[in-house]
Amino acid sequence: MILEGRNLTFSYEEKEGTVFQNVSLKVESGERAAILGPSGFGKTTLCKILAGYLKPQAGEVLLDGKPLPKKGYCPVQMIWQHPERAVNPRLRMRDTLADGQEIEERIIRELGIEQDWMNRYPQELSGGELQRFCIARALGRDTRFLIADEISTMLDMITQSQIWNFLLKETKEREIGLIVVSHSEPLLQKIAARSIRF
Ligand SMILES: Nc1ncnc2c1ncn2[C@@H]1O[C@H](COP(=O)(O)OP(=O)(O)OP(=O)(O)O)[C@@H](O)[C@H]1O
Repeated sequence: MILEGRNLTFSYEEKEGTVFQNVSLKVESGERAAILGPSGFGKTTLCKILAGYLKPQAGEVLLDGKPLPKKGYCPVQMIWQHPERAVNPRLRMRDTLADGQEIEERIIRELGIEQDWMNRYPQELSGGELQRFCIARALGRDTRFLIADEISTMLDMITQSQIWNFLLKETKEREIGLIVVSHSEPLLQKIAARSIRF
């Protein structure tokens, strides 16, 4: 599969001027791509457009030549920088996980999610524990592309390493395309991705 952003132009209503104009990129499933660029240049905005959370003023996002599905599970899933903002605080983790497609037990185990965390609310977990849930949730059966926007910046080295080892293995085995935004050079070297500069 190919995920393509074609001639994307975007501006926020609340902000004067465009964030970017005429940006194009193409990523294949099974490929790893890193989006690089200075702070504030619109990397997160681009990720949100590619995952269907924001609509560009011009240009289009195509998955194998077709627009992203308007209903149902989106094959392009995003993992966010702040997991606590990406979950409903009123839902127990078990229900948060049940939100999208069914998640294989294997994924939950490999991510080191403990059974007793399932009954807790997000505010009863650490950032790293919560991020593991957000990663699991993004890995439904029909995921073809995963967009990881600064997902490990706030985590300790051991957690970072566990999460990335898992993600690299999982995306390779399932031929999921991985798009990574990070300012961390060591991480980008480990991922050894093609760079898309902003
Ligand atoms: N909801 C919003 N409303 C108005 N302006 C916004 C909004 N979200 C982001 N912006 C602005 O759009 C620009 C691009 O933001 P974005 O978060 O996409 O950049 P980034 O490259 O991901 O930055 P960083 O590396 O610091 O995370 C910034 O100037 C930001 O202030």
